[in-house]
Amino acid sequence: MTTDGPIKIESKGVAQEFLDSFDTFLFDCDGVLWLGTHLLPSIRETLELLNKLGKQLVFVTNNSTKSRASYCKKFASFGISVTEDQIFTSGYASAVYARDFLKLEPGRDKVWVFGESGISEELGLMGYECLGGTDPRLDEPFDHKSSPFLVDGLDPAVRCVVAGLDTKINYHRLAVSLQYLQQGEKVHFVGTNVDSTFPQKGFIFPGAGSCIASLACSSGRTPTYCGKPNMNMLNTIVSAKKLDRSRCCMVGDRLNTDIRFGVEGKLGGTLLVLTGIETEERALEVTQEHPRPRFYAEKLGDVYELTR
Ligand SMILES: C[C@H](OP(=O)(O)O)C(=O)O
Ligand SMILES: [Mg+2]
Repeated sequence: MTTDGPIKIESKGVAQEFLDSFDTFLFDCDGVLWLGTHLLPSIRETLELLNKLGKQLVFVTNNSTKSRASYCKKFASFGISVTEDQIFTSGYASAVYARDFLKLEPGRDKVWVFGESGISEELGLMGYECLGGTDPRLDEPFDHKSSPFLVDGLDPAVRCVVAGLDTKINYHRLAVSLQYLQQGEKVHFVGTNVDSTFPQKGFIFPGAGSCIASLACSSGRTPTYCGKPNMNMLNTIVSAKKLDRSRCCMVGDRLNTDIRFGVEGKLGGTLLVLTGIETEERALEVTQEHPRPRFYAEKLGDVYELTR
């Protein structure tokens, strides 16, 4: 098959060629497998087919709200059995960055979290004490004269702010996170992911990137983003799973994270599905803004439905 544009998977032949081209599939989650708690069509059947064909499955989500262990439970709630070592989240990637690149010392260095339990849990598993995050005192209306995070002064052991999607975002969380970011370069600024939006069934909501942008604007600082398309995240996955990049396919719903991740990571191929953020027009447009996918499909389940 010769074409220089993205190939749409809409026939048995192309679906079979797609399956035969790769040994490992890296799946984005939101917008590909599910929208919130809504499993997308034929996902269970597609993953079962790939398992039956002996393919290696890896799940790579920029959603930092849940830990890898919590994602195993989410998969199980859909009747899909996945082990923790198959899952990589932007919260986990941020914790790896804090440990291996920032070389923060557990027991000495603490982390202020702007985000949900998925970040604090992964950092906690590496031995880091986390402040902020889901602490219910942050749900209180903000008053700088009474905030427990300010009246006793900032914690001098905090060496990093990790910021991600926080669906309980409020002025209290933004104000205290900013105090830590105003401490200068001795407090690193890490963002889990750049996704500006977050797909739900029938809606598109603000994503982590939009939340983090507020802290970047008020602090005048630019975070290091650890999720897709950061190549450290892909390199961690490739070495952990001993992957042959040429036989890997990244499956995603967002061009500037998932498809860029696969193209810049020199994977064998990429598949964009149209069940999340992107449209067919965007998949086909030639622009400097984002790479084009090698394959695209209305939904991931088409790979199963066309070849059963
Ligand atoms: C949308 C993204 O999750 P992913 O699509 O990478 O699973 C996110 O939750 O910000
Ligand atoms: Mg997605």
